[in-house]
Amino acid sequence: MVFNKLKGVLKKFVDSVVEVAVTRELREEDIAPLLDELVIELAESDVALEVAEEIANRLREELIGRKIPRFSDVRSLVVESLEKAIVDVLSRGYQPLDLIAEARSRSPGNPLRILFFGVNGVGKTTTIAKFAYMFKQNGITPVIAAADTYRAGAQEQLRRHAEKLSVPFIGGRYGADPASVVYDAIEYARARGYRVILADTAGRMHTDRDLMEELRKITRVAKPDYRALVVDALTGNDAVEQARFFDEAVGIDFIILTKVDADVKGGTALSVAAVTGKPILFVGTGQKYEDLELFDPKRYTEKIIGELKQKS
Ligand SMILES: Nc1nc2c(ncn2[C@@H]2O[C@H](COP(=O)(O)OP(=O)(O)OP(=O)(O)O)[C@@H](O)[C@H]2O)c(=O)[nH]1
Repeated sequence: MVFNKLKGVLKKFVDSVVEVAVTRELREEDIAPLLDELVIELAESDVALEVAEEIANRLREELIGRKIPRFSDVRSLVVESLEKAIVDVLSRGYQPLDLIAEARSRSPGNPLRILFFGVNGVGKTTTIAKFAYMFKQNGITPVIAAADTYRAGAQEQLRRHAEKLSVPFIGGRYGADPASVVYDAIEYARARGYRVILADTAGRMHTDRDLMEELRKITRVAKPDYRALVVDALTGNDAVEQARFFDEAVGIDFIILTKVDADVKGGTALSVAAVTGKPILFVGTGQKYEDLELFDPKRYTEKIIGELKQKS
């Protein structure tokens, strides 16, 4: 089940605090060991260590020394403190963005350009198709550009999505200059009045120096409005490392976190948001075109601790 590990860790923490709160005061000697344990277990749930420690520190400040008034509920107090800490972590760098409104406001000669970055296998191709679907659902037909010219498979996969979605597709010969593919797509969109370009980029080994150069070149040529990074919720701290790499290479504007529907651990969103300071704006929640949701820190927190609130 989704986020089960993280949910279990947080539930155990709340239950343990309630158990030690018999004196109606949250004493340091009782709470400190629980916080230490919480840090370790959060780390095992894909929460980066520094983020786990930050959450524990926030709880320490909120809880230790706290006297519980006679009729108030310890459980609610702890759950509320947790909620605040998680919302804060997920909100770091967060700014909602209305891509549909932005695309609509564009003049046809000046299409909105979104470049997608990410390591192979994270769900980048599927995500681009989901974006195309989202724009189409809102009456805007985008152009898809496949600039990963060294992988025939990647081009073919995108071409098939473009066909299914009835959107124009611009690809390149095998090994063609990826930047020139994006350039062609921009020219194509300009000439025919399309308002949005969704461009794929190569994602082989994220430690590859040549790749960094290639991505920088594409970015210089395309002058994107947004540089979107796709990361996979199932990869935990690797997702954080990838975000660091791509941010250094090209600068990242926002992040799309995929496969949250299959994420048992649950901590990657917290790590990525807090460590990189880049906003997660979308989450992938399945394999179908409609399985793309706007990310909202409060709603995401609710997914994590909603059940704890019900019990309080
Ligand atoms: N459950 C789930 N699966 C997803 C999601 N996004 C993508 N996938 C699946 O992840 C797998 C990889 O997705 P692709 O879109 O091919 O990934 P890619 O990053 O383009 O990978 P390469 O083509 O290898 O570069 C596919 O089986 C997708 O259906 C998601 O949000 N949830």
